[in-house]
Amino acid sequence: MPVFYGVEVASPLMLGTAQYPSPAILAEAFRASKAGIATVSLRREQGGGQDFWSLVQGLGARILPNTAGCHTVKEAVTTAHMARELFDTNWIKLEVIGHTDTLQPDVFGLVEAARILTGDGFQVFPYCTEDLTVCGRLLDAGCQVLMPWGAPIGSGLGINNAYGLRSLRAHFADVPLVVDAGIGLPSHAAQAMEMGFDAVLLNTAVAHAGDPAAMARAMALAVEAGRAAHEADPMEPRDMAAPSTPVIGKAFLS
Ligand SMILES: CC(=O)[C@@H](O)[C@H](O)COP(=O)(O)O
Repeated sequence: MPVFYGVEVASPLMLGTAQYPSPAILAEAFRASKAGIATVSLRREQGGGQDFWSLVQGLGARILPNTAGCHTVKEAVTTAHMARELFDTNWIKLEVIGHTDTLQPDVFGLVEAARILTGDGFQVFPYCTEDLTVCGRLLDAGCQVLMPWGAPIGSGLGINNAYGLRSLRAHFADVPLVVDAGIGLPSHAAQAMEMGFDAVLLNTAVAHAGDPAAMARAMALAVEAGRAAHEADPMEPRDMAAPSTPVIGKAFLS
C-alpha cells in the first residue's frame, strides 16, 4: 500500500468529498470505495458546517485537506494554516490554480507556496503538471509526494499525456506519485496504476455518476486490478505479430 510521509494508507484510492447529491450518498460512496484518504476542500465545503465536518471525520479515511479554489500563494498558504487548525493535521493537498478554464496549476506559485508551507512544518501534496522540471523544483522545495494531473479537474478525460506521466514515473522512481484529477472511468484509474503510480485521486467521476456508490466500488476494483497488473510485470507491447500457439510438433491436417 502507498506510504506518504511515513504513513501507510489503507488503499491506493483517494476520494474527494465534493459535489455528491447528498451527505448520505457521500458516506455510502466512501464505504463502497474503501478509500484510504478523503480530501476535503476548506473553501468549498465550509458552508456545510459542523455536520459536514463530523460526517467527513466519520468516513474512516485519513483526511487530506486541500486548498481547492485558491488562485494565489497567499490564499493557499492561509487556507492551509486554517486547515491545520481545523483538522489537526500537517497534511495539505496544495492547489494554486493558474488558469480559470483548465484549472491548470500555477506552477510558479505552487513551488513558492510549497516552499513556504514545508518551512512551516506542513507535509505537502502538490497538485501539479507532469513537467519534469516543475516536479524537480517541488521536491527541492521539500515535497515528498507529487500529484500530477491526468487531465483537467472535472473533465473526466482520463490520462491525457501518458508519455509525460510514464516519463515522470521513470525519473522519480522512488517518489510516491499520485495521478490526481481528470479520471472519468475505472479504466483510466487502472491505467494509472498499471503505469506504476502509487495511487489515484478522483472525485467528479464518482460524485457525478448516476449511482455514486456503484462507481466508487468500480473504481476500487480498477485500482486493485491496475496495481496487481503492475506488480505482475506486464509484457512489452510490440509492433509485429508473434504466434501465441507454437506449431512445431503439433499434428495438423494436410
Ligand atoms: C477533490 C479534489 O481534490 C479535486 O480537485 C481533484 O483534483 C479531483 O479531480 P476530479 O474531480 O477531476 O476527479
